[in-house]
Amino acid sequence: MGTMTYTLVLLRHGESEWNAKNLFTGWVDVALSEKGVEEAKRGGKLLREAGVLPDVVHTSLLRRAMNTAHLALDAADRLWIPVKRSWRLNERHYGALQGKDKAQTLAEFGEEQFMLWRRSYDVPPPAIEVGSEFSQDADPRYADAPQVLTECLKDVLERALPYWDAEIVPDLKAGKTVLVAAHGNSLRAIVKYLEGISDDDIAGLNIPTGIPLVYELDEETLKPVGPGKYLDPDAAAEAIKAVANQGKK
Ligand SMILES: O=C(O)[C@@H](CO)OP(=O)(O)O
Repeated sequence: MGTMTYTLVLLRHGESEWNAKNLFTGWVDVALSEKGVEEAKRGGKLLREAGVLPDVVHTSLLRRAMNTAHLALDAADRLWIPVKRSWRLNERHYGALQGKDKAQTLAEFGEEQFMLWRRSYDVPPPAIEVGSEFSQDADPRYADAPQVLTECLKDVLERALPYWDAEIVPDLKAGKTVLVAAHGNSLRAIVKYLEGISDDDIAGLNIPTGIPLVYELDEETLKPVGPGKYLDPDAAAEAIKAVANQGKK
């Protein structure tokens, strides 16, 4: 009884050009850096070596996640699996902070406000101005989505959950190994939901780029039977510290 589990793999995209420059990114569609490309390939190699072979991949509409999925699956020799994409897996929209330097923002607004914007559950940054350089209001890829001008993590969870229920759960229940290739904050929302992390404690959770995080989910509850496991735990621990301290250098 209860011994059957489903396998879910969460993968944050490799380092992006704007991660490298320390800029708030959100829905701005920046490319992977060279290092990010290597991280994505290595993520796929880790999957192959661990024998964790995805049957289907769900990604966002942002090239850093789509390309990470592609590179990782190529390295794992699983490039042929079906791909499903949705804006609901996008990074958290960072509102008026999109395109801003993290260190400058910290210096200008102070650490408390900076950390509220980055990691609180329910405080969104100010809305981005429609028509401004880093706004997506006219982007055709979001024609079928409601207009989004800023989001807190709670907003991300609320728009990701319908996708989880409608698209990811059926794949899990069909016995497929599911890869979700997404973003720091959209994956934080999913991990909060799966692990039942409190609104306060989620502030302390950071996800490293390019290292697969593997969960075994109970077949009845679809909740994890144990903690998620990074396929390279040492590299993950180092990278988590770096994400937590971003802007503070
Ligand atoms: O800029 C962003 O979109 C995110 C992820 O890179 O940053 P943070 O970790 O500060 O939420």
